[in-house]
Amino acid sequence: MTAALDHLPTTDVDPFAPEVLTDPLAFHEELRAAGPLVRLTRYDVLALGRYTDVRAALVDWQSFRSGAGVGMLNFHTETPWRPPSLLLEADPPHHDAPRRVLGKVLGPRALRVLRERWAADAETLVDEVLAGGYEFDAVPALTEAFPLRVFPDAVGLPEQGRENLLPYGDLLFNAFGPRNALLEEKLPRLGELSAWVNAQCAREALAGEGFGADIWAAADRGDITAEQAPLVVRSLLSAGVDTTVTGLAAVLHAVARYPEQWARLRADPGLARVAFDEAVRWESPVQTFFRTTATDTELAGVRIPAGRKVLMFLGSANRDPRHWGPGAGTFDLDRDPSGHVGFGMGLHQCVGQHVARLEAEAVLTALAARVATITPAGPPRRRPNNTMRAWASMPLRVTPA
Ligand code: HEM
Ligand SMILES: CCOc1cccc(C(=O)O)c1
Repeated sequence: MTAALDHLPTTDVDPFAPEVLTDPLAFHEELRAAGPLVRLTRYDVLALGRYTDVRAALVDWQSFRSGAGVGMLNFHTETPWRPPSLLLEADPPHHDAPRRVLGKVLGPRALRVLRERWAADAETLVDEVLAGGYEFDAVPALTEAFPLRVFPDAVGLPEQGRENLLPYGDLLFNAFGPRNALLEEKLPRLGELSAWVNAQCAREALAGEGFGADIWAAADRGDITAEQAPLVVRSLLSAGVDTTVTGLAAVLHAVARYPEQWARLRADPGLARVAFDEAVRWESPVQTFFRTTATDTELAGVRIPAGRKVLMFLGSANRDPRHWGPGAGTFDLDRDPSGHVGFGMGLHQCVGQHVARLEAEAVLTALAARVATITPAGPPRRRPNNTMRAWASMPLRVTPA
């Protein structure tokens, strides 16, 4: 029997309220307990909090589409604030060529070249940080410094203006949410940040080598058009920095909170990659994304009419005890985190996940060789964002190996 929307459980909690963004765990438990599909009365959107249902929506791109935007804004009825992404905010067939091109540019072969370079860059940075003392704020010192040191170079950006990347990402990830105070307070910089980012996507702005040049070379081959090339570069600048900054902070927060896991990782640095994926599951740097129903569709026994916005709580799914068991809320290197939805799942699954893993592996390996213990040196502070579970500050104390 298919239930209709008016019989759905509801909640009037605002998941985009700063206090809920800062600590969403209680809300996630309430959401999962209320049912597979819950109506958020404050925004009249439908919420998925359980692993099974979030995964089902992610892999069913035909029913749950991205082309109307993956934020609260419905591109079919409201004007996007920037030209839609050719990957994130596109469905097949339009999604296909840009995705194929970026998949190759960011693929394992391309990254083999970067592995040694980034490993050396991470060792240099960690040595610099430790030379300054064994107590530091890991957010500016490591989690922001490393991606900003390696990724813009890999894209082929000029040195000038790179300080725009984090505020642009912060604005963009806030813009997937409602037009609340968090977004309003960032809007004044929209014009200048967008102009800078768009200017970096032009062929002549980019170095002769790098991800940007590779994207323009794909256009020269006709794999994508010359009109598409700058938007594909824009995808890198949009998703490639704020995410890894937050992902690195997640894994450092995890190993500082669970010192026995850090000891495990030091004893076996080969655990670095699984440690990062377990941290992405545990913290879910990207907490939510929307979909829009394309037709009248059914999910979890509920009939959802066409045109409805469905909000997938990736962070809740990644801690759902129905899937992960009673220890879902702990960071545990014995767990196999594969199948987590921290990078999404299915057609739109993160095309940059290998880049993110490589950055994290470089930093964790450099730290494991140099640092015996990592412990909190004070309370960490969250940076509220409508989509990202980000950190403003993470004071750490380390002891040398
Ligand atoms: C810890 C780091 C990262 C996390 C947690 C993350 C998370 C995600 C998630 C959840 C999605 C799926 C979006 C959806 O289903 O609507 C996604 C897609 C995407 N990510 Fe990542 N990401 C990370 C790093 C990166 C990096 C480093 C890049 C670029 C170098 C990147 C580029 C993209 C792009 C372009 C898409 C859209 C793919 C498509 O729609 O086909 N991401 N990411
Ligand atoms: C991390 C999710 O992926 C994203 C996020 C923001 C922008 C884009 C893009 O394709 O412009 C992709």
